[in-house]
Amino acid sequence: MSEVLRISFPEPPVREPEPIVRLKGFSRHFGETRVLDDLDLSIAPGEFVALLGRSGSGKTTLLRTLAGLDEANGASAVIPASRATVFQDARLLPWKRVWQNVVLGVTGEDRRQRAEEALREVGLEHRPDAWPLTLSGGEAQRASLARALIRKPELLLLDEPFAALDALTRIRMHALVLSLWRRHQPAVLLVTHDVEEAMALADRILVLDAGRIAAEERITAPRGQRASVVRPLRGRLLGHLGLQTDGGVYADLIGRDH
Ligand SMILES: Nc1ncnc2c1ncn2[C@@H]1O[C@H](COP(=O)(O)OP(=O)(O)OP(=O)(O)O)[C@@H](O)[C@H]1O
Repeated sequence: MSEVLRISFPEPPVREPEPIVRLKGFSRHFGETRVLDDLDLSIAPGEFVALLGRSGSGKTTLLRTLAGLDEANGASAVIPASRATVFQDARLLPWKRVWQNVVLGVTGEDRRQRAEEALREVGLEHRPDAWPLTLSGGEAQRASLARALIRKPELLLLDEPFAALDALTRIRMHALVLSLWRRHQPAVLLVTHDVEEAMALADRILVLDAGRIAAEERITAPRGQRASVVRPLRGRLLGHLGLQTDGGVYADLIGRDH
């Protein structure tokens, strides 16, 4: 009987994409105060990550490092050069018109046209010539998003960009950020205090505590179908943040007796 020659080819290894952000053993102190302590963080290209943490836990310090505003004096840091930041306050120059703010630092004769395209993407195409002080809070944040997007960043850093907005505007901005993220696919790091916002937007939620990433939650459910995972996840996240809940109410803060 002739022998059957079986040749098996090994499965090609599934390659994880190289992270776009990688901090390893990263520390930052101010005088005696150690704010970030031997922190490890990596973010994949196109990933949407939310960063939660109590007030003073170092979220802004970490984001400023990634934004290049603070020196990355860690053991090893990979941060893409192509990045842009949106802050809680829109930080538009009041003496420049909206479109001029959007193309600040951008060169080329087609600046105005590019600004108009970016403003169209954020739903502000009707106000390119407005002065920033005449914009509502939501409009100012749209302009700030347009200014970030025009740079086509590989990494978009969002430092509580919706915190100062009313609840309805915030929901509209969530939808806008998600549609821009889907279209342009930057990696996003969103710093927020808002557990609901993190759960609605992110693929992965990190909790910063005592200078390190103390907890990590991955959400695989599609954004439109998260209702069933939200309740237990919310409880876990509040637990990571040091808050006990009782049926969704903050038992630790309001007491259990009344
Ligand atoms: N330039 C600085 N000099 C001294 N201490 C600083 C400096 N910047 C930040 N800190 C301290 O580092 C700690 C972390 O601050 P950071 O602003 O990163 O916290 P956070 O998590 O963003 O807080 P919040 O949620 O309240 O904005 C705080 O105790 C803060 O006082």
